[in-house]
Amino acid sequence: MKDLRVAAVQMISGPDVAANLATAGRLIADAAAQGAQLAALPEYFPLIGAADADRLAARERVGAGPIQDFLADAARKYGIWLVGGSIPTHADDAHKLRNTCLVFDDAGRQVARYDKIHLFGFATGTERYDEAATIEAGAEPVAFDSPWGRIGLGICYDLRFPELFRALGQLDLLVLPAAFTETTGRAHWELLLRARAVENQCYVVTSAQGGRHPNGRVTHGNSMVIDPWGDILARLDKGEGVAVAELSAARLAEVRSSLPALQHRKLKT
Ligand SMILES: O=C(O)CCC(=O)C(=O)O
Repeated sequence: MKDLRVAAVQMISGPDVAANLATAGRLIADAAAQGAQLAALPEYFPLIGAADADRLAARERVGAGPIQDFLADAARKYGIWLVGGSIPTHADDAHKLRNTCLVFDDAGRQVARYDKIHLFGFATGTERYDEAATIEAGAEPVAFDSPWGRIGLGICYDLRFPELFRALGQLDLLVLPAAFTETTGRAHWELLLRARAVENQCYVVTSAQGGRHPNGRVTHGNSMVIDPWGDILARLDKGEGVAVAELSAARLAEVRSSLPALQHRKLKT
């Protein structure tokens, strides 16, 4: 790995795609002004609307579309690698969407695509989420090479499934766009993020939605940058903003050599 300055972008997206893209653009500019070489946007950054139909209407085909143009242009304009949160893309099932994370390099070229594999389901007396009703699950774990090292991708609920990240082999950085609920986030978010960093001995950057959205949903925020020892290097609470931190190659090497747990694995499934 090489040293890398990263930015986790936090938003409170609403139903207006143009307004959300304008906010994302402003925050990416802020990240670049703070020297970030890679920035990550939150899950659903272009749109958190009132109805599922809104997301279906905003679907794009991977390779072309106004949200993808925005991401490619911003990456080029600021000379920054962009993990583009997630956007709604077309699925095999015409009535569903894929929740897709696209990554653009600093020349605006798409270099990776990950479709969220684990679909969130949660029901209590007061809250209900059933992503499988409208989202088609992806099937492929995804990691890609960057000038700074190997980067793995996951989206939100994927955080709960450690085998997804183990399937990616040795990662230097895991980037996880999210829109975690306030209820489950308060209980599990930091615990799970730090566990993924420690058990995979890699950096974790998570870019989340954080606040009360116009549709009434409340997301947990707490975008973070975490080091391979589990220490939190940068963190936001609620609200829009950018958390910037420096990822040190020397620190990563130190953690892996002092505690070579990945080399001590016995059950390699
Ligand atoms: O895993 C959780 O508790 C929250 C997941 C979530 O909100 C999502 O995947 O959108």
